[in-house]
Amino acid sequence: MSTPHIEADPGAFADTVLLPGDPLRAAYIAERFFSEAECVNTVRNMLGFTGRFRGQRISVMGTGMGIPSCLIYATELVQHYGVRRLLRIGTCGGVAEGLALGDLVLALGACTDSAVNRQRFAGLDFAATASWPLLARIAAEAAAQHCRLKVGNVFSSDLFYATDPDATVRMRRMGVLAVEMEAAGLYGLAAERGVEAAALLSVSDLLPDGASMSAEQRRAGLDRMVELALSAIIEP
Ligand SMILES: O=P(O)(O)O[C@H]1O[C@H](CO)[C@@H](O)[C@H]1O
Ligand SMILES: O=c1cc[nH]c(=O)[nH]1
Repeated sequence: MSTPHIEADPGAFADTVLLPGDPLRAAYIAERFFSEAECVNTVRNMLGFTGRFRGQRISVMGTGMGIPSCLIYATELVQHYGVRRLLRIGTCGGVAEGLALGDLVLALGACTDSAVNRQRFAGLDFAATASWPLLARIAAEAAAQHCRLKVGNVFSSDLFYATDPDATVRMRRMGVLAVEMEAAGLYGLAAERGVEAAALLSVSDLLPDGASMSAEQRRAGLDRMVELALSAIIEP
């Protein structure tokens, strides 16, 4: 079986797929955290892997950057491979006061300047929210691990290089914690298809122009987020 963007056998993906933007982060996660890891997709170098974590089957696959790319992969995973749980593990720009590099943000909701959810919802405003069971598991696991986690709104932007100089101030005023580029689209898709989705993010830079992680740190320096995601999704 194959889709336009995934060449993998039926059943090649686990029920739950971790979705980093960077396919090299997917490879790093499979190598570092999975046993019996097998590469299941290489089309366009959007690497996907299935393996086991603490004995339970789990997959990880890159999505590329931005809602359109992410939704191509997420839609095909749900529609053709029967995936039921989509957990984005990404990086974000910290907006809220007090956030530091490496802090973890769990996207309860996602505002956006993208039109994708309006297209799904007859032009109306859709409240793009994470799935409660998945969100609750991650929050509970963070508490059990004494891991600092901020839960709240993020902004999924179409523009990495924002053009509005007031954007950060406005977002801060509205309680937005951080900016990234996929969660709102993922949440809209999950709602429409009746599957679970959440986005767990590591702060990789501080907006508007504070400190930032290197590309290498963004590939491999996010272990705390990955460990939290993995331990939250496996069954006890
Ligand atoms: O680190 P990832 O998961 O790619 O996430 C963030 O990084 C990319 C921008 O550099 C966008 O995809 C954004 O959402
Ligand atoms: O989308 C993103 C991701 C990380 N940092 C940002 O500023 N934006």
